[in-house]
Amino acid sequence: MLLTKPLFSLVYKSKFHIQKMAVTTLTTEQRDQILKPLLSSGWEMVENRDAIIKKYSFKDFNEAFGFMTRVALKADKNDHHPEWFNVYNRVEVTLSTHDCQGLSTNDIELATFCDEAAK
Ligand SMILES: C[C@H](O)[C@H](O)[C@H]1CNC2=NC(N)=NC(=O)C2=N1
Repeated sequence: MLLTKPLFSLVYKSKFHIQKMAVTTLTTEQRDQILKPLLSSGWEMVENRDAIIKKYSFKDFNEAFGFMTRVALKADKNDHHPEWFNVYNRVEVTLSTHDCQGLSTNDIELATFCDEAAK
């Protein structure tokens, strides 16, 4: 349920008005339930920041860029964008939600997608 929640919940106010609900940082309970599994599968907390990072290594640049392309399309669709760094076959992905200056369910969803896209 949590993982399929969109970046912002769109609430119809009227035919012509869509309200964007503010995104919030993960609760203690969510950190225990949905962040912990990622931290046991290669994602790490960034030092001095409520953000996560994972360092992927691929066979070559083609594989790395294929991964980045899949993640880019998902990020565009979700309006949730990674901070990332690529050299040849390596891609480092940092996720955090700028709108709430910390980790939100949007980061959990994109991190889960990244792991699928890297397979
Ligand atoms: C205006 C636009 O919807 C926002 O700036 C979006 C775009 N992409 C984003 N990406 C990330 N990682 N965090 C955000 O808060 C964010 N906000």
